[in-house]
Amino acid sequence: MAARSGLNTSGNAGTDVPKAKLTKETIQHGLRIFRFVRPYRVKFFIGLLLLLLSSATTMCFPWVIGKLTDAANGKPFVLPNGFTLSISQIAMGLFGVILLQGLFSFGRIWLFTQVSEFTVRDIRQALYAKFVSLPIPYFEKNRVGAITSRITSDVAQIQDSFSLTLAELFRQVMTLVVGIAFIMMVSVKLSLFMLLTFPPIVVVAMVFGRKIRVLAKATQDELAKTNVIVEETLQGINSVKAFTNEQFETLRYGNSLMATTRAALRSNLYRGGFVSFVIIGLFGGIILVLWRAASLVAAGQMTIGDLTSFALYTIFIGASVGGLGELYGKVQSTLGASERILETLDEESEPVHRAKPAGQAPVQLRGDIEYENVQFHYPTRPDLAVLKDISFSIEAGEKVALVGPSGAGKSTIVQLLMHFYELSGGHIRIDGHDLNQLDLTELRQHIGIVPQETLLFGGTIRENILYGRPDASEADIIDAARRANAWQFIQSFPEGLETIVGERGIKLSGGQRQRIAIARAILKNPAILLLDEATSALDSESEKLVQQAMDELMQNRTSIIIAHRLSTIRKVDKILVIDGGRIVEQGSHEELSDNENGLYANLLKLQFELT
Ligand SMILES: Nc1ncnc2c1ncn2[C@@H]1O[C@H](COP(=O)(O)OP(=O)(O)OP(=O)(O)O)[C@@H](O)[C@H]1O
Repeated sequence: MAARSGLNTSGNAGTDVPKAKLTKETIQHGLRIFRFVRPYRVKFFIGLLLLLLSSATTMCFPWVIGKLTDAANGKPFVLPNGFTLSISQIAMGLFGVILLQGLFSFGRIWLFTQVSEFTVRDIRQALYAKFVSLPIPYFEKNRVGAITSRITSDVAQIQDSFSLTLAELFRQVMTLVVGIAFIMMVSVKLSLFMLLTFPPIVVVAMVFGRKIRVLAKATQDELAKTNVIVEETLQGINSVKAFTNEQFETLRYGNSLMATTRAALRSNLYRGGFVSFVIIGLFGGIILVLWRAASLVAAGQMTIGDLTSFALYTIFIGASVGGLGELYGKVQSTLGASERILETLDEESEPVHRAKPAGQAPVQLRGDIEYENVQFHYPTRPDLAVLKDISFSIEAGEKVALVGPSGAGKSTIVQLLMHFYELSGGHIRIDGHDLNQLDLTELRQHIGIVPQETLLFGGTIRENILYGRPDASEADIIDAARRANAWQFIQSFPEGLETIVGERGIKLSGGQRQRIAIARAILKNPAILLLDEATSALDSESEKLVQQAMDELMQNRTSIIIAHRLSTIRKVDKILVIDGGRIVEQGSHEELSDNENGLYANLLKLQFELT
């Protein structure tokens, strides 16, 4: 009857979703999610109508059965027009009611499922589009797990509501209202008696229900902890084995599992108690009412048929009261979920693809770069000034290297050029345009990056190279791969460009991954290039191939290189030495190495000693 929801340890999606308190505000707020239903409103309202009809037929059922019982007891059913129905005719009527109920239910389920599937697709699509358009700081302030749960469990919660909860809620409320109206019609005295016995039982049941929800939440929390252990250790399985901590981790997992089991058993103890309470309380109530009703029948104040209808309605009402308690929790979860989804959708996106005044051609960047008194702190760490005062300029086609100790701010300088963050002070200009005036999409289209660690997407090598320019031709791909010194190893795979890489495919070496990243950048053909050298050393053969590829890529482009291996930067036009968020030295390799007390000369010495 009540408490059907799983309080087990299956870790159902949605059970860990926090709930919203039911207030006028949260309801109003949460209902805004219905804007996603608007395109399917015709289906939705027909579904609602069918639900109404199927609920109505359900409610007719006890009434017709009462009439049938009376007919069996020699009290025939007379229609308002004086026509008397036989037992067979009443039974046929009953059958008709059931047939209709079946048809209505089918239609309702089919329509509601369509509405919920399409709505959920639209919500997921909107959320995803929103996620990818949010600025980088959003992803630093929110954990990825929390973000993805928007699109998984929160949406699943909404789907559940559209396909089931809403219909259930509607049906239960209708059962309650119509049921009470019907029993009032049958016998006011008996109804009042029933209504006096029921509410106290319901109140106790709700308190009980709340306690169970708290315990269920505790079980979910414990389960989540065990999952963390599994995830952490499997992700870091190399460390687990290297430290020979298999036993230790198994024990840790065992202890955590034990805690989960204990919590689950405790919540299920209450759940069992709840079920038996509902059985004893609710059915006890029904017996009480029946006892009273039987007395009325014996006294000739009520027919057997009315008694039958009354008993059935009472059971219906009891069930709907129990069901409503459970639905209350679901409605809360749904409102909570829809509020979080709407909040995410209300986040401000990056200003990409700003509409241009008609007739204005896209900006073609040459690649002059100017940083003027740039100051910056990350939004997540407002008290740490990462860049204090950075000023430099690069002419189109020049190559500049950033060097300096770890944490000096080199990557930050480069990230700011992509406008991933807003500056705290100063200006960055490209070809004289302030970064704030450039459309983000246009700006980033002109910048190519080769990161320290290349992330290859799960898919083929071809797809990974095409990421640089999705409409490139076969010849362009091969040309880019050749110039990136990647063609040789790609060809050595039996499947060539179709070789699957990434999590489920073959594992490429660091140098190979870098050359794919270079091929990508060559394909993109940007005016400005940002290269972040890998810190991990490659073997000398691979190093040579990567270096050649980088040289090829840098030709005729403004390039900023974050250099970790100083051997690679002799060829650059200018070196900026960064320390503590400032440029402490600048000049050519020769000039800087001559300054014996300088940071550059020291870094050089250090590296020389290391190698
Ligand atoms: N996303 C971020 N959020 C907050 N702080 C950050 C972030 N990225 C870097 N920092 C901090 O900013 C400072 C500069 O980091 P940055 O990565 O720019 O240094 P770097 O010179 O590139 O170092 P490395 O050579 O080790 O890569 C560091 O103190 C770092 O902790």
